[in-house]
Amino acid sequence: MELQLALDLVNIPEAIELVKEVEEHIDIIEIGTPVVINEGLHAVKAVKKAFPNLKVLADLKIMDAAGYEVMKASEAGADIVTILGTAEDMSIKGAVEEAKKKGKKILVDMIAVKDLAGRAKEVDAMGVDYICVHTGYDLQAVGKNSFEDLQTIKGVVKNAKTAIAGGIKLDTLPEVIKVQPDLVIVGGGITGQADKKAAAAKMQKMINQG
Ligand SMILES: O=C([C@H](O)CO)[C@H](O)[C@H](O)COP(=O)(O)O
Repeated sequence: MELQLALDLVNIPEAIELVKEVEEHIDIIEIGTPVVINEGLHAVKAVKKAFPNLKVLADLKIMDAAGYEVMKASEAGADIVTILGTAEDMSIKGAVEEAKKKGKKILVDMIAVKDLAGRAKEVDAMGVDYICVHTGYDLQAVGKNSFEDLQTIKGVVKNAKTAIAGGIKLDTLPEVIKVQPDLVIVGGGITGQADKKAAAAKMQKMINQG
């Protein structure tokens, strides 16, 4: 199981300072969608340059023009690029094809997918690398989470790695770990804590103990 730190509400210098605090406790740095919107792919480039030994995920949440967007994120240094599960099959296949050419990985974000089991089976067959259940900020605000959704995809996904994102905190991490995803994505559960290093270290320890 790996731990991904999601950076959403920071600029490039703040992102770099934040990762310096926790780098030994995380596996993947996510350049979140709001950061990409504010800073562009320069954020991916700057963070990869600052932390060449950590994997960087560009959370582009691609919906169209997938091959082109995966190409640009890859050129900026992303190791993993996200596409939405609600995108057309042609787009997801295009993303996978481009990622393979560049030696990169594709994570499918299943946010807002209605037939989760059915769509997870379909995208799994398209050769994607990760399938991620995700409760975004807007549904977290009304008390939703993705714990049951994780069990659903664990039951049907045969090839891809499974991942979970959305409001995971130290107190809810044990529930996530029980279901054994391959990747746990945490934003505010680390970045919103006074002692970010301690929070990341505790999460890493819990994940390693499995
Ligand atoms: O993907 C995310 C969200 O849609 C904003 O871009 C977050 O990175 C993801 O939800 C993880 O962050 P937390 O919910 O704060 O753990």
